[in-house]
Amino acid sequence: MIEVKHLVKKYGEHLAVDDLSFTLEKGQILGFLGPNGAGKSTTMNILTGYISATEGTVMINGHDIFDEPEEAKKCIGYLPELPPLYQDMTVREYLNFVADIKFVKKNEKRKMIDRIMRMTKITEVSERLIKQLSKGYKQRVGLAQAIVGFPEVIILDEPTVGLDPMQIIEIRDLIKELSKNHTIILSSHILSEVSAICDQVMIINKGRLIVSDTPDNLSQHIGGSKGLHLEVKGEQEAIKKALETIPEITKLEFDKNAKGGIVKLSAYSNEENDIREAVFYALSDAKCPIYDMHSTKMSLENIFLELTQDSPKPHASKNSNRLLRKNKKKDEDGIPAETAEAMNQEPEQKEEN
Ligand SMILES: Nc1ncnc2c1ncn2[C@@H]1O[C@H](COP(=O)(O)OP(=O)(O)OP(=O)(O)O)[C@@H](O)[C@H]1O
Repeated sequence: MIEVKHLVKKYGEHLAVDDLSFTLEKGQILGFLGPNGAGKSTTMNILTGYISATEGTVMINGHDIFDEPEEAKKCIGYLPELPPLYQDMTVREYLNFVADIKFVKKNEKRKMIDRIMRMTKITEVSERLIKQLSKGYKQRVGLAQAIVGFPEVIILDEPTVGLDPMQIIEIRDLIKELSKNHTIILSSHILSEVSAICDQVMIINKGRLIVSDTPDNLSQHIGGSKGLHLEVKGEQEAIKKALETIPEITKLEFDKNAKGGIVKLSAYSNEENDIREAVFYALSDAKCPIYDMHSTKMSLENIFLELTQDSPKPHASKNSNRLLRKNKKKDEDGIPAETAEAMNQEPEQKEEN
């Protein structure tokens, strides 16, 4: 559906996108993640034909965006970082205008626009001027224009910026719904957002691909060790003694705040070892019943820090995360922790009319 090969973009001498390659199948949601200035918007602008590339190819649904821009663009709906809204039009007038430039058939137009307004929950403001809308509503109108014509590929640059938490959930649900029939690429600073809705995550830094994998695989592989959270009834000493008989356990961490005779702890092992059965039998022999046992994963936030603070030299292809860990080298241009923290902030809340 989308095939990007060796994409390079230079602004003068500045290399904004550096040899980026990836493919995306139909119906997938790809999360594009990276700190400020990583090259996300530049890549999206190239994918949508807004700007040219210095080198490389982009195929959208079999059409080369540079050689057959019209055909390729017909397959794309785009919500840029700053949606191009006509402030003096009403919402309905604007969506009508968008439908016209996307050559939506006249007899399908009204029904399609009504449906998209319901999907994006803007029906109640359909007759209002765009300039009078709050930021949250404007963002939803921007999303609505991207969906007009129901293109095969929908590209969304920071789609939940400016929305309140309730609207964020609604838009995420809508994006998931859209992925049943569309291929979606979205960029975000919000790590939790990406892990919640994307099938595939691509982390880029300084224009280069750092890693590309599923959110689950990223957590499991990059962590290097597996954690097991346990809640066990009994004395801490007895539990500790029982678990220390399991050679695969590399570390035990007890939660000091546990109360009521229930001990909470995390047991770590190497990635390849599944210790659940051994834990079950050891605690059963010690007559310490398990109340809860579940795997814990490294958060996407930690993964992001791990990968972008220490920029690895070679850019990685899918599933090459461990190689990256081995090749890690301290880079003085690494992303400061505060930047990554800031990336995990939910967007500002905006009150609707
Ligand atoms: N028109 C331009 N002329 C010169 N440099 C540019 C231009 N647009 C972007 N850049 C530079 O290219 C790099 C990538 O920018 P880009 O906007 O693609 O990053 P981004 O990942 O989308 O960042 P953000 O999350 O802050 O939007 C940055 O260093 C930026 O300053």
